[in-house]
Amino acid sequence: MTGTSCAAGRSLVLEPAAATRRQPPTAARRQFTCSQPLSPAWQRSSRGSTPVRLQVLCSAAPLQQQQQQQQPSRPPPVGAPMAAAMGQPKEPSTEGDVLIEFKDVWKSFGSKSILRGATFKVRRGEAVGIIGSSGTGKSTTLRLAAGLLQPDRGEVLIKGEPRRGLISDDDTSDKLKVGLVFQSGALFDSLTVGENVGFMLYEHTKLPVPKIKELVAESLGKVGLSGVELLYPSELSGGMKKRTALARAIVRDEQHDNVEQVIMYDEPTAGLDPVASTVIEDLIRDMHEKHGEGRHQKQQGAQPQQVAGQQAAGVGGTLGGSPAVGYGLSVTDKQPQASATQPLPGGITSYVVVTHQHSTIRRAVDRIIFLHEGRVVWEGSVDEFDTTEEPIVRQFASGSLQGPIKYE
Ligand SMILES: Nc1ncnc2c1ncn2[C@@H]1O[C@H](COP(=O)(O)OP(=O)(O)OP(=O)(O)O)[C@@H](O)[C@H]1O
Repeated sequence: MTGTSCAAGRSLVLEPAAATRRQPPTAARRQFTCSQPLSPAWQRSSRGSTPVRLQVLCSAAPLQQQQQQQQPSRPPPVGAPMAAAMGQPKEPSTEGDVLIEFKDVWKSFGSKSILRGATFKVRRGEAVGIIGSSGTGKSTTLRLAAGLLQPDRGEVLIKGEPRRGLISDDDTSDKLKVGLVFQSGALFDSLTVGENVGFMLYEHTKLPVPKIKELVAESLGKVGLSGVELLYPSELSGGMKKRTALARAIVRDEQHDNVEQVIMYDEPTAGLDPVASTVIEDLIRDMHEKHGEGRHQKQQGAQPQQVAGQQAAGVGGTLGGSPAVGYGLSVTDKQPQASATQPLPGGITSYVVVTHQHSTIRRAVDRIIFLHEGRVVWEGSVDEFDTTEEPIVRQFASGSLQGPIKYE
């Protein structure tokens, strides 16, 4: 991922003094820094009187219905996109309401054309992987979906409604929250784990500090990191940082508990060893089961039956099932759901993972979207990914130097 802002989610305008006003004591004494450089667009001096504008939190980003901005004219097509020659990728057979839709989305940075007509849908209940060669616009796609960028042309539809602007402090829509977990985690180095995870709650709610701490502990418990609130990011392993970022993305904001959520993970397992990767992959899957598709409540008279992962939802618990050695986390095997249940509102009902890792594709993804030269050139299930004769997919899967994917 290149050129990222510090984090995604609600944007905040933090003046140095204001930034500390509603923080817990330790945060109040510390200057905000970020483990990831801010993009120039958001960067301002944290000294002096200029407000520091940060996109904070890799977290649930509320949709905004802002004034439609004038869009620049369509950029000229650069080169001959592969997709044109390949025809349109087939529509996924998955049923379900469309939560996020890209319709002929174009995005350039300066003279560099990155997305060139990207079109795809993410439906309720889906676990989608976006793959493709480096620099083809995968992270840009996530940032567009999360509202950190605007398309030059085309539409990003959220539950059928166009996203009209960048995320701002105006919280006008409670239809769908789109959370983004950056590759680096984008944790604030100068804040503790607890302060990082609870940052949004400290900044955007009037919840009392003890309540926020309770919610933070709950969230950390869900990712198998109970009791690390007082550590700093520099004291965490790479896998723990990623889990902390995940805890921050899923921390409960009780005011929006019923709002449906899609989480987008940008290379969540990059740089991790195979076992740590498995932990993250299963966690991503388990969060979905437990906080979205698996969220069911018993109807009257139903037989008591545990819903997948439900036992792990308590504060400070591990995720039940067999332990994942050395990582303090275990993941629940999927169980059949009670027949006499009805869905609970809210929760993580879909997720999207950008990844280069085969293990992540196999373990955390059901449907793959293949992006090449800024367009979707192939879509299919993980099984179809293994069997398709599509040359670009076969080259990607095998890592061969021969084929349509060229590196300069
Ligand atoms: N904010 C930005 N300003 C200028 N150029 C950018 C910006 N963000 C991305 N780019 C350009 O867009 C290209 C695509 O970036 P993006 O991160 O979306 O690719 P990617 O497919 O995720 O790549 P990778 O797999 O290597 O992470 C990059 O090569 C970069 O040059």
